[in-house]
Amino acid sequence: MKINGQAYRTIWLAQDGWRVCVIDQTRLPFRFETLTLGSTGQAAEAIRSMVVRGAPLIGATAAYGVALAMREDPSDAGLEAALALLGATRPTAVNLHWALSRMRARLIGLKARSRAQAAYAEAALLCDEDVALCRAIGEHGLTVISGIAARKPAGEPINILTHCNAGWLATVDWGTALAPIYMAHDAGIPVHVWVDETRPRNQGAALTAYELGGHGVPHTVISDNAGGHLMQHGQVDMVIVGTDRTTATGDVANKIGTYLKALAAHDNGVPFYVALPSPTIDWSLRDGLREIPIEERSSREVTHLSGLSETGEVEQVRVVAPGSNAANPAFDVTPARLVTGLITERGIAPASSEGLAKLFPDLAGAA
Ligand SMILES: CSC[C@H]1O[C@H](OP(=O)(O)O)[C@H](O)[C@@H]1O
Repeated sequence: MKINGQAYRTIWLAQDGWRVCVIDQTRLPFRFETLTLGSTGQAAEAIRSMVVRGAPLIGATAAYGVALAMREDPSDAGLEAALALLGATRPTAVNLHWALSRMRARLIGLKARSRAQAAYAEAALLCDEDVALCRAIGEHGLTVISGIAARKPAGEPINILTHCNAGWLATVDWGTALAPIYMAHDAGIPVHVWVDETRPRNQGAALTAYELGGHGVPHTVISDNAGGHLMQHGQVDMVIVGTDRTTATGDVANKIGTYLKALAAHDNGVPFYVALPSPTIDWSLRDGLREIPIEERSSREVTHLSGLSETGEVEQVRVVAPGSNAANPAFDVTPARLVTGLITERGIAPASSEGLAKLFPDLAGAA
């Protein structure tokens, strides 16, 4: 996507051809800064600290983390150590483990001297594929928005609610949940986005709002608790969110608070869609609530907020009573029964094992 007229992906090779550049998303929206990763450890820390985040981008960064490792130590031991280090960074997004498994399969049978070049090529291919998958999600999701537009008076905006950030900043480009919105906007369909601020890290207020503003998409940031009220008053035509791991039966793990939005949507007859590329499907799982690992992050993300001071400095302030404990489960699981449809690169599937197996017989059958 473009930032101030310049096209960016979220991850790219440095001029030296081996270090890896990423946008430091912890600094957005007030500072646009990039980081250059020169080691597996730096790649792992970028994932852990959420310099890079979003399931597909986590996978892409891990893939390049393996490539950096193969420059350092292309032995079997070096490969396994890199996979273990990167695999331990964050537990919920299955794209991380999918990417690491793909890199291992590509490299394990090669001679050590061939591994670095092959790893960089595979990481680059994985990134290019992600762009194509997300573009296709946008095209399929556009049919949903167009269908809603056809049922509304001409010119009236389609009001879409989204949670957290599942835009191009969460992927290599295009995004998942936001890809259909970008395509609808670019096609001249009037869309307006209700942007959940998404406590505690405020990825909606900081990243989704930044993205939509940069693309000229009309949007309004709302508190996480406002969505149900807007749905009750007919101000939401559809909800679309991303996911970090979706089971073979259509249960959806996504940023904390997604489940509550799905409940409100179900109660108000608002269609609730989840946009995802197939690497985000965990074909080995059938019960998301019991089987998907939910990341517990630092309580400091709840007790403190980061923002721009009156003097233009980015500062952190405490927003919780001193001495109070805080809990910070980073994701929740929305059961398939609350999901209207799964928007994938191959089309829109009902949130069910039959629906997913029909779209992905090759993947469902291989599990
Ligand atoms: C396209 S994946 C987006 C997904 O990832 C976010 O989690 P995090 O920012 O913690 O990596 C959030 O759940 C988004 O929906």
